[in-house]
Amino acid sequence: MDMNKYATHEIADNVFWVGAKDWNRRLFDALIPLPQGTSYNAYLVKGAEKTALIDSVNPGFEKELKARIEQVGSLSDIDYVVMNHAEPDHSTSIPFIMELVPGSVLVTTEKGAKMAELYFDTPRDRIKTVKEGDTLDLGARTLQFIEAPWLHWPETMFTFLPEERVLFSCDFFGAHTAFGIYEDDVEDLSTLAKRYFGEIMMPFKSMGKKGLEKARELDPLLLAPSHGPMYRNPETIFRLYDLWTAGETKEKVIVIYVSMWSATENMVKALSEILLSEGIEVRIYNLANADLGDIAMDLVDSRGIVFGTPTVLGGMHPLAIYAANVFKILRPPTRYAIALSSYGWGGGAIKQLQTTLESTKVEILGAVEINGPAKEDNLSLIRELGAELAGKIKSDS
Ligand SMILES: Cc1cc2nc3c(=O)[nH]c(=O)nc-3n(C[C@H](O)[C@H](O)[C@H](O)COP(=O)(O)O)c2cc1C
Repeated sequence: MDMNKYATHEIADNVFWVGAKDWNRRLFDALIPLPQGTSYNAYLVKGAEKTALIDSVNPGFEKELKARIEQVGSLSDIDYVVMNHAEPDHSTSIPFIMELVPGSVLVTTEKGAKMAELYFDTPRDRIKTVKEGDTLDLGARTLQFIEAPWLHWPETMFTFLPEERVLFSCDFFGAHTAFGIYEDDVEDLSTLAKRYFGEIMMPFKSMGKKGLEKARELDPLLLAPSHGPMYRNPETIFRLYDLWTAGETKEKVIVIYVSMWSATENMVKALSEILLSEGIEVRIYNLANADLGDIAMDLVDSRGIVFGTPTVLGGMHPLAIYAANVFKILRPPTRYAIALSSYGWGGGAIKQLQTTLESTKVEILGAVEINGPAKEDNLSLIRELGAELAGKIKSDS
C-alpha cells in the first residue's frame, strides 16, 4: 500500500486530475529530448451514477495513478476507462486498472479496440467501441466522443464533457513539461507547445486543421491535453495551432549542418551572414550538439532551410543523413533549400542529399559542392545564392 499523499486537482466540478509528473525524464520515443520532463495527464470524471477514468499514465506510474484515484474516490467506482489514444504513455496502465476493477469497461474507437487487443490482450467483451458523436451517460455528466484520427495515431479520439465544457484532447494541444497545472504556470509554454507540435503533429497538418475546427466548435472552457498544462483560455493555443496547422511560414531560415574540420562550417557561415544582413531570421544548428526538439520547433515556421554536410565515405555525414531523414518524415512547410558541402576527393554528399529530398516539397535553389575549403570565388558564389534565397523568402508570404 502506497502511504504517500499525492497532489490531485479538481479541475471542474467532480472532475479530477489524477495523472503523473515525470520530472526527470529526458528522452521520449528514444528520440526527442525533454528539457522539462513531461506529464501524463489522466482524469477522473464522477457522474451521479457512473465514474470514468480518462486516459492513464506511463509504465512505472501505475501505483501513483491508483493512489491519486483513491484520494478523490474509490477505485471500485470506476465503470469506464476511456482510451483516447493507445500509445503506451497513456494506455499501459489501463490493463492494470481494469484488472483491479473487474467490472470496468474500456471505451475506445474501433481501431483503438484492435490496438487494445493487440497490445494488452483486452478481451472484446470488456471493450465498448464508440464513434464520432456517440455519448455515454454517467448521470448528470455526459461523455461525448469525437474522432481525431492521426492526432496522433490512427485510432485517436477526443472526449468532451459538455456539462462542464471540458475537452480532453489527448496529445493534440499537448506540451512536454512536468511544470505547472494551468497555462499561466509555465512561462515558456508556447515554445514547448511549438516543439511538441513540430515533433508530433507537424506530419499531420491537414488532420490537425480538422481537429482544431472540431475542438473550436465545442467551445471548451477548459482544454485538458494528455501532456503539459491545461488551458483555461483555450483560444491562446487555438490561435497558435491556426498558424501551425496552416503551415504559415515566416521570413526565417533554419540552418542545419555538420562539419569535421570547419570547411563546410565556413560555407554555412558565409551564407548565414548574408541572410542575416538581409534581415532574415536565422536559426543555426550544428548537428554535433543540436537538440532535435529545437530543430523540429524551428521547422514549424521556417520558409527556408540550409543543409551543410561534408562528404564522408561517399555520402553525407551520418548526422546529416539523420537530420535530412527527420526533415523528410516531419513534413515541414519549408519551401526553399540550399545544400552546401565540402569534399576531399570524390564527393557524393550533395547527390545523396538531393535524392533524400526528392520526395519532399522543398525546392532546392542551389547546391554547392567544393573540393577542400572554400576559396574567395566559392564564397562569392555562396553569397549570391544566399541573396537569392533571401529574395525568395521575402517575396513569398
Ligand atoms: C572519415 C572521413 C571520411 C571521408 N570520406 C570522404 C569521401 O568518401 N569522399 C570525399 O570526397 N572526401 C571524404 N572525406 C574528406 C572530407 O570530405 C573533406 O576533408 C572535407 O573538406 C571535410 O569538410 P569539413 O571540414 O566540413 O568536415 C572524408 C573525411 C573524413 C574525415
